[in-house]
Amino acid sequence: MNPLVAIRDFNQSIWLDFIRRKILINGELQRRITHEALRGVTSNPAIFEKAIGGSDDYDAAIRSLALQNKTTDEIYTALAVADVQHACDLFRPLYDHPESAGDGYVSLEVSPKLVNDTEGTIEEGIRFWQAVNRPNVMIKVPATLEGLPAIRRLIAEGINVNVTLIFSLERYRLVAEAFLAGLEDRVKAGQPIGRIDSVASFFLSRIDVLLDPMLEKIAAEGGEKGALAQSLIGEVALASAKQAYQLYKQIFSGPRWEALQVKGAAPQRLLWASTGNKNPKYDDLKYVENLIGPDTVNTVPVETLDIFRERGRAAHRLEEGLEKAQDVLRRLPELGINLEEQTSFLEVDGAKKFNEPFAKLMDSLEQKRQQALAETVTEQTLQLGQYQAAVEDKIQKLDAKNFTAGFWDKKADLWVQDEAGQHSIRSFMGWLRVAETMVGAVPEIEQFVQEVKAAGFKHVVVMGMGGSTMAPIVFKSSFEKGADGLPMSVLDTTDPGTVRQIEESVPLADTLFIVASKSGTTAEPLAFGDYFYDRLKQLKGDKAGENFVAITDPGSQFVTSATAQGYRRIFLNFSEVGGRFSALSYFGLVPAALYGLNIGEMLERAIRMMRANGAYGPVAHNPGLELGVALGVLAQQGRDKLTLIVPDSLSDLGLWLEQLIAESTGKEGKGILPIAGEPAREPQVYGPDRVFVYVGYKTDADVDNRTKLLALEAAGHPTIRILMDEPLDLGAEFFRWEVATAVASAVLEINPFDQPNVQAAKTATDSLMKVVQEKGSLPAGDAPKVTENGVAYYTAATGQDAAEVVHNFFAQARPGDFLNLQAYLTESEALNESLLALRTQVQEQLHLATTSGYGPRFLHSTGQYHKGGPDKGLFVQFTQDHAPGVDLALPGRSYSFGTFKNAQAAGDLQALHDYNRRTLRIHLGHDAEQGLRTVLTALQSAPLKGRA
Ligand SMILES: O=C(CO)[C@@H](O)[C@H](O)[C@H](O)[C@H](O)COP(=O)(O)O
Ligand SMILES: O=C[C@H](O)COP(=O)(O)O
Repeated sequence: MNPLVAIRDFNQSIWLDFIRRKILINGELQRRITHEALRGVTSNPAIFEKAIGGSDDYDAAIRSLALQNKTTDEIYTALAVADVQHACDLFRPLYDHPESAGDGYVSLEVSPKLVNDTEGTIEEGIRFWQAVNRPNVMIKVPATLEGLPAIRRLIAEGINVNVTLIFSLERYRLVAEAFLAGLEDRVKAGQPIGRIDSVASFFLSRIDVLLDPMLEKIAAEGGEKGALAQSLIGEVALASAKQAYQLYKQIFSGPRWEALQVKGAAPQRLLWASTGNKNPKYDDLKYVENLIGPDTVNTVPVETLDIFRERGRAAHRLEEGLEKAQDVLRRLPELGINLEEQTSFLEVDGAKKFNEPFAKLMDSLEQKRQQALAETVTEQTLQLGQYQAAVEDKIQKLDAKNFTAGFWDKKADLWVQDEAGQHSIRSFMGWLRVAETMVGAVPEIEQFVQEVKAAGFKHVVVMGMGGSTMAPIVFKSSFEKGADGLPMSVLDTTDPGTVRQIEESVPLADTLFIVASKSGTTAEPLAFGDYFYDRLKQLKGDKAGENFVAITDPGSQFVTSATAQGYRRIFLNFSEVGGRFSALSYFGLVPAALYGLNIGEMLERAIRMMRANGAYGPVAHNPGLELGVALGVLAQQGRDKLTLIVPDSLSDLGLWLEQLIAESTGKEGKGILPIAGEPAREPQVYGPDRVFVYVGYKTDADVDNRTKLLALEAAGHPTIRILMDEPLDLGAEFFRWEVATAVASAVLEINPFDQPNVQAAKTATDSLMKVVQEKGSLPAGDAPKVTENGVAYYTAATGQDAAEVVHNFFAQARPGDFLNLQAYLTESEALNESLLALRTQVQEQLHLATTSGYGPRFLHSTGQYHKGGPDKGLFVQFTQDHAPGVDLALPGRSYSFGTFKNAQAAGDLQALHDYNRRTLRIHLGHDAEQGLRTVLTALQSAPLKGRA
């Protein structure tokens, strides 16, 4: 049997004298609890110095805390408390187990600076107890004379105490007395004393380290004293421990103790500390094997624990050789050694041994703090040309009403004047501080990632719509997968071809499916979840839930269903963080961490940006505010097409920005239209409705794009440049753009956090799905205007053939309009190329801005702007047939993914008609790629002519 497990037969508990974030996250501590019968953890200032000062594990958290204006002391406390809480949670099942009385504890020591300060110790002890907020934490207090009253007081307060730095029997007696008196104080005050646990930490190896050289010196002098000294070398520590144990038995018996015991008190157990051997002449297990005895604890360093596991022998040895032990202590004075004096020295030295590393740790934290504050954020350069004056004028007006402070203060009248709108604004501004909140969740997420990998998962599929999956899409295409990360796919379409592709490309049984839905009611993610859950049920039966994770808001009905289906984990997000503002919450960070990204670092950069956008100072000094005002004013001046130019490596950033900006600003007939995916061109193909934003990297020359940008600037177009150092800076960009979007919305006087017109498409889709459920299929729609080469054209525009219909449709285009291609198709490279060719034709010939999106993804993104924004859109919707071998049935429902998608397309078309938008639906038949080529030919048959 593993000796660590065998030791339990002798009723001794082994605790670990070590803590570090890494072992909490990588599963090592959990493994030791589960397989090595580990029953507690002790920490001390030296241990934290090693953990925090001696590794870079905590650096991202330190910088984040520094950026939150925390002092060095606060940073230390935050880090230590977080680790202790995490460890407490790992021990909680043990602590709660009825047979584990006294165990499952994690100790946190008060500052070593308080070693001679009774009141300071009490105050900090209570503060730590409250901060950790776990019943299984023990507050460590030194057994100095000043510490004794603090011990009594903390016990009387009902706080578990680990009394540290005990070296002598006399002091041990006083420690036990303080404990008993504390319990008695509670009894007098009529308070319960059950489950208040305490240990008295007797330090051992240090006694021999101090006394052995003295004894060796005397031994070297020879004679009778020399012989006696020789016989005492290496014996004093063990003798002290054995005597202490006899004292313990006396103290915790007899009438005084029994009176407390009947009221539920548990004895203050002796804990052997400083049990790592320091003398190479001794066996490494000297302070472990010799001290095994009932109702004791031994806290051992990692190395000693591992040696004991390999070759330790568990036996009750604590009460062997008691006479010899007495003799050792009795005869020391004969050698002129006063043990009382020596242990007093050890106490002072012990305090020093904690103070020095603590001071070193504080110095290194201070340095890291200063460094963090000195670092700056990615700059933005605004070249606004003729619009500069209007933007400055607006900035002045906003400064006059103290906009910066009001923004952080959620003064909703800065946006809208109606009460309901103001209420919605106030309740959706949680994103402003979510990065700070998430810093505390990083260890939890990282531990989850380790768990997932340890369970053998090989792939992750994130499933959801809009804001719930946009950030993972950006991560996947903007970052290389992290070295330790898992490959990731994102499913955000009901297109059966795409669902099938994903299903066929992943190892199903070893794939973790994340169903991400803030509301928990969105039809698409629920369908994805049902579909893959059914697949996994076929493979794993009742264990299917192991492969599923939910990210949703507290209280959503999805929490109930995910719980019932046995989901592996449910991450509860924050109701005050809206979907498109959720990149830096669990929605973005859980997938990012699984993909192997450094989420701590990403948050730190976000927090740095948050500071740069702080609540003080003029708008012009605040990058997000300044950007937002510029975008809002430009839109009001007709420059309402925010055209994004990015290097290939950032191509999907456009999807995220599209959703954020279009869904936030596109309402009440106003809005900023983000244009993503249009390759940069020469100035003459653009109308005067553009503002160009370049987001790239300092080190990527990206010559073609940047040269074009210069030409656009020279031609009088407003331009904005943001040059990042590396992809992790996206953490900061998320925040910058969220602020800018909220501020632009204030300039436009709209509520950025609602999406009133998205519902129109949903409602129309729902009615169509009702028909499907009642009649088995979608209602037959209108007849096409023309059908040519298997492609059918539906529109109000007239024409005898495809070319004429298409040309007449585009003849409705006015300057300042935009084209939107809506592809309810299975995404492919070939389709992307044809869609781009179509956009390019329209842009070149009509100088229109062009956008394109796959359906139903864009319904949760630009769909809001299409219906709620200005009536400037020409909408071309592409649909296709779903061959029986491609379409997929939805388990437990009477319809397939294909029918659902068709209903979404038809529903949105209906909504666009209801808003009197100009539409052309083109049904491409079975072969979408071929069908789209036919459309291109029709388009190219003659030059397009719009209205003047
Ligand atoms: O918590 C405790 C005792 O309660 C321990 O962490 C205790 O501080 C350590 O065992 C000692 O500081 C280690 O001492 P040493 O091995 O460096 O002599
Ligand atoms: O942008 C959000 C999408 O509409 C999805 O919403 P959800 O996260 O509530 O499912």
